[in-house]
Amino acid sequence: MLEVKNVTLKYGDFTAVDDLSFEVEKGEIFGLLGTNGAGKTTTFRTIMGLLYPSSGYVRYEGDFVSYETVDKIGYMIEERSLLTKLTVKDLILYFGQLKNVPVKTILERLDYWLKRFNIVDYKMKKIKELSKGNQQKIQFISALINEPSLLVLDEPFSGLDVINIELFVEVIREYQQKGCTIIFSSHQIDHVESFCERLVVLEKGKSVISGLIKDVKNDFKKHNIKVIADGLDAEKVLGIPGVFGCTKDSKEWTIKIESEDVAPSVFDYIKTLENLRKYDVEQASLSEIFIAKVGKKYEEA
Ligand SMILES: Nc1ncnc2c1ncn2[C@@H]1O[C@H](COP(=O)(O)OP(=O)(O)OP(=O)(O)O)[C@@H](O)[C@H]1O
Repeated sequence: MLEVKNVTLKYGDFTAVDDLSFEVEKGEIFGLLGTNGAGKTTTFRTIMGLLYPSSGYVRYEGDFVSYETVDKIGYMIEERSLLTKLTVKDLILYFGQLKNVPVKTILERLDYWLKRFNIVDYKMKKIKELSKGNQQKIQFISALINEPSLLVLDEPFSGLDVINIELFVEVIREYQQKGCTIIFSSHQIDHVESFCERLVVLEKGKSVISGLIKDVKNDFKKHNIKVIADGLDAEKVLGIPGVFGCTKDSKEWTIKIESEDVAPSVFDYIKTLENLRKYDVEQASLSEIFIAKVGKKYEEA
């Protein structure tokens, strides 16, 4: 288990992470979300033992992070910090040996991952010659080279096309099934929603939403009604008490309501429309909850 307990991290007088606590169970994929500058990378660096909290602590499997625990961790950082003049092979050898993996094992694992990520031909290429997406694959391989039991992934999908996102997702799921503890950040809330059971949302270093995604969604009262029908009059819908939005996206209307209790009065109007093909009351998406709570367009951050 990874335990982050009352962690406060300061850069000089500036508090980047403020009294943050959460736990990630073995075999869990946990999401860390936040707008730009919210403190995600700082939290990850603290988990890795690269930064020391001014108060609080981080423990992994009961131990404070040390050189020994670092051997068990795979870390994929957001910035392109790869040593760009090295070849892929030399870079992975460097990272693998830092984590005390024998050379023969590193090379075997490297061949496996290059094949898996469809980049066998890049083994002797310099990092700087690779595209952004392929550099991301090398970052991922460097995180996996020690077969970690804790994976810390800062924006793992950034710069990847959908096919490669799927490839990464497959590998992350495999690691989860092997019992690996995984924490990751993403600006794409959809990834977090489909991947994680629990999350923390940071805003200016503080946790503003935390817990099971299912509970976060259940606690959020606002709902959406999806309607496909002819002749819907948005003005009329907006006149129904408890309705605060009514927009059309190609054929489908989205009616935003303050709570599920408003749905029957909306339906009283909708059932009078011609050619009604769809009427669904849905929970708000995690992205909508984020925007409502943090007050910013998260996915544009
Ligand atoms: N070395 C540093 N010295 C001073 N301030 C820093 C340093 N690193 C980060 N910060 C500040 O700490 C805050 C948190 O930064 P951090 O990189 O952790 O955010 P983030 O959530 O990862 O952001 P992003 O999504 O943009 O990557 C920001 O306000 C940032 O400017």
